[in-house]
Amino acid sequence: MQKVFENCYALDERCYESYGLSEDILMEHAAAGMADYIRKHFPKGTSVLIVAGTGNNGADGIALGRQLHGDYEIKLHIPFTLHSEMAKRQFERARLLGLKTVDEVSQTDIVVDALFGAGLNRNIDEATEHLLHQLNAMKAYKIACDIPTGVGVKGTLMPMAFHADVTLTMGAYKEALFLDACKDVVGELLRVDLGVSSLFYEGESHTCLLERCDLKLPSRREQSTHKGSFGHAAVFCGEKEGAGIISGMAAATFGAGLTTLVVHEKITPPPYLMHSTVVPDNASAMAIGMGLGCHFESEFLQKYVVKSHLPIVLDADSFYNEEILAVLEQKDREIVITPHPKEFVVLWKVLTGEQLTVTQVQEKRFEMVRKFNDRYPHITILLKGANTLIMQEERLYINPLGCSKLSKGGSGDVLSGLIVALLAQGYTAIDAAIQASLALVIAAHQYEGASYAMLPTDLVEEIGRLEYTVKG
Ligand SMILES: NC(=O)C1=CN([C@@H]2O[C@H](COP(=O)(O)OP(=O)(O)OC[C@H]3O[C@@H](n4cnc5c(N)ncnc54)[C@H](O)[C@@H]3O)[C@@H](O)[C@H]2O)[C@H](O)CC1
Repeated sequence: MQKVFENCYALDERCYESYGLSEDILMEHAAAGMADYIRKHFPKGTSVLIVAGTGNNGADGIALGRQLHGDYEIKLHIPFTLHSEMAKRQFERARLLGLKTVDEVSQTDIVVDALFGAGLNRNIDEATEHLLHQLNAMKAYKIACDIPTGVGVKGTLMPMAFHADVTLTMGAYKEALFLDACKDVVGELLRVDLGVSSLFYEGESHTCLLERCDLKLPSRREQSTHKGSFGHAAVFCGEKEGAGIISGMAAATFGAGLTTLVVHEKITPPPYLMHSTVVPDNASAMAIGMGLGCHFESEFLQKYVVKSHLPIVLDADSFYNEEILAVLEQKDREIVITPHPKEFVVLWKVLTGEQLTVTQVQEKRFEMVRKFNDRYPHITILLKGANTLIMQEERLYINPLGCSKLSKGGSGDVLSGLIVALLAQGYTAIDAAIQASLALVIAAHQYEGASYAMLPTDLVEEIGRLEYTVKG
């Protein structure tokens, strides 16, 4: 798990004040990090266009040019007048070394975007937009210095952003890099140390980035066990029964000792799933909402859902049902809610009366999850998206490993099944949400069929193989 920060200015300051490092030292390491990357991946003589802006992001780029000059064919383009003292100082150093600037951009093997980084706090002008258009159109390997130009400090993506193959971010990860809209412009994301280990550079953060290695699969190490040792998941199955069945399959596959579909009518689930018209007495967790519609009557929901204290996952149609949403007020219950942005809009309107659009939620995903958490800190919210956000109490976790294979009906049903399986096995709500979300995306990556072909049932199969693949 890595730490994530809203911005790194305070962390830079601490390096100056507490460790006696200067801005110059930090910048030299920023440039060296980029130079190392280029030296490692491209042979000497490769042509590199560095487009440097007016501030310290530009200064990083100019310092990079100096470090590579002589070994690589450097074309340094500085389109606007330099403003920051460091940019001017770096330019003077580059000049003394004989590094010349070019007036126009031309085709090179590599393009480094050092126009704007963490300081981009307003929309870019037409000249910059035009330049970015030119850079994006080039058939070059594209490296963004710190943050691709066009990703604003709050994570808003401007209409013409630099599309990086790799972003080399300085010091620590920034939240802006993990907004859904930025996923396709950031490319691969790597962090560069700035002269001290991240252990010293980073301070406290309540925001964490999940990694593959954080996945901990349900344990079956103990052998003196029986089906009752691994909990009983009750999955409500409604109007679109397929959703509940998929969810139940995922729950059973992810280790629930027993899984029962709670149904009204006779259905034909796979033989390993039980079905019942009530929540079984020995159920240890429940999930509701997947394909639910208006299937169950009020009295039934009151008795089996609202008055129950079992750990619960609320998904999909739950957010349209104010009766079920009463569960949110229960402070003595493990609760996970799993809205996608459109469902979040509905939920937020019910809870606050404020009508947002999906675009607004997407533009401020971090802010909205935190606002929800302010009101309901005891609930684990998992906001689905390209980068899933999970929050409970004050801790926010980003799962950046999602992929478009998952953009298909049924993936969410699998997720709710995985979560309820873990809740049934005794996980806390936050652990269940984190681990299920990791398992889902890692299983999706593992699927070897065409990227567009993965079915929810394939995903369930991959879940069943995770133990072998994550070990290897
Ligand atoms: N501080 C350090 O020790 C280190 C910084 N690193 C790098 O520095 C940048 C951040 O630099 P900064 O000068 O603060 O910001 P930018 O270069 O991104 O922007 C410059 C400047 O531009 C102005 N501005 C903002 N938006 C616009 C706009 N749309 N049009 C025109 N001008 C705009 C604003 O005033 C900004 O201040 C960081 O990303 C790192 O790359 C080192 O890496 C580490 C040491």
